[in-house]
Amino acid sequence: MATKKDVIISVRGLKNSFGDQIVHEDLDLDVYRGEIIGVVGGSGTGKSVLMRSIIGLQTPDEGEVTVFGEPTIGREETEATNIRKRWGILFQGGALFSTLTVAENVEVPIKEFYPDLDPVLLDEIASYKVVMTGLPPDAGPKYPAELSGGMKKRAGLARALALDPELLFLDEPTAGLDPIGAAAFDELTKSLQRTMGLTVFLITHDLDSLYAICDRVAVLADKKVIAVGTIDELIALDHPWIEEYFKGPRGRAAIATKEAQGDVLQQAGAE
Ligand SMILES: Nc1ncnc2c1ncn2[C@@H]1O[C@H](COP(=O)(O)OP(=O)(O)OP(=O)(O)O)[C@@H](O)[C@H]1O
Repeated sequence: MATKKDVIISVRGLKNSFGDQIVHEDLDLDVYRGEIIGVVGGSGTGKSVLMRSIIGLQTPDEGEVTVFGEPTIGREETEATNIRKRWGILFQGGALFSTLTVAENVEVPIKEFYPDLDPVLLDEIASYKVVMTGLPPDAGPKYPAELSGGMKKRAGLARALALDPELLFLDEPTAGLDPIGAAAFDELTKSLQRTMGLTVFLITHDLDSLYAICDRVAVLADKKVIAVGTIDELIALDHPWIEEYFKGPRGRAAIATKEAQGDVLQQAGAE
């Protein structure tokens, strides 16, 4: 018997516009606890605006958004703080503070929510988060400018995980990484989801990520989420954009990569 899924993010009737430009209209989306949901759509379809609406950084014209069952729009600061504590965000490009070290960046959200925390404990938590994201321990005292692109993403992820969130927002985390770096970041995301029981809202253009780690994919087009499901379910829908996206040359390459990875795993299991 199918169990009822626990909805962690619910968006209903969302409308966002900038001047005459309507970005979203009547957009609905549910995200379930524990899943990695990929959010895809052409450039400018409003993926980042959707994320900003969910986390309360963008006040929509219309609609309702709840996270953990609590509305996020128009909340008092103290109420919003209690919700914000429970999620972590990796913005596009990492958005690290360039004048702070990696460890100090990780400490920013901890200090914001727990200003009286013992500095020794603060340092310990930051060091732990740095190592947890696969960075070497000596990355903590480094400044963002001293890091590679992949390391910056990991540092941004360490900061997003600073408060042990239940929900993680990732806005194009593998953009700008080479395929090996991107695959390693995907693996890290998946393993964190498993070990921490995270729910992950992943905006991406990276088809390899969708195939490798997403449980479901939501497709933004025509100002709405036009479909949401597993990749196989989406392909079966026979929608021209979805068809082109998943069955075009990049989609076929992503399938080939996934099959090759499956072969390697099978061989490893047989040995
Ligand atoms: N603060 C803003 N003021 C005016 N227009 C905005 C603002 N933020 C976003 N937009 C517009 O809203 C639309 C959707 O932007 P958004 O960044 O969400 O797209 P996206 O799907 O994330 O795109 P991409 O894949 O290129 O990152 C774009 O046309 C953008 O120019």
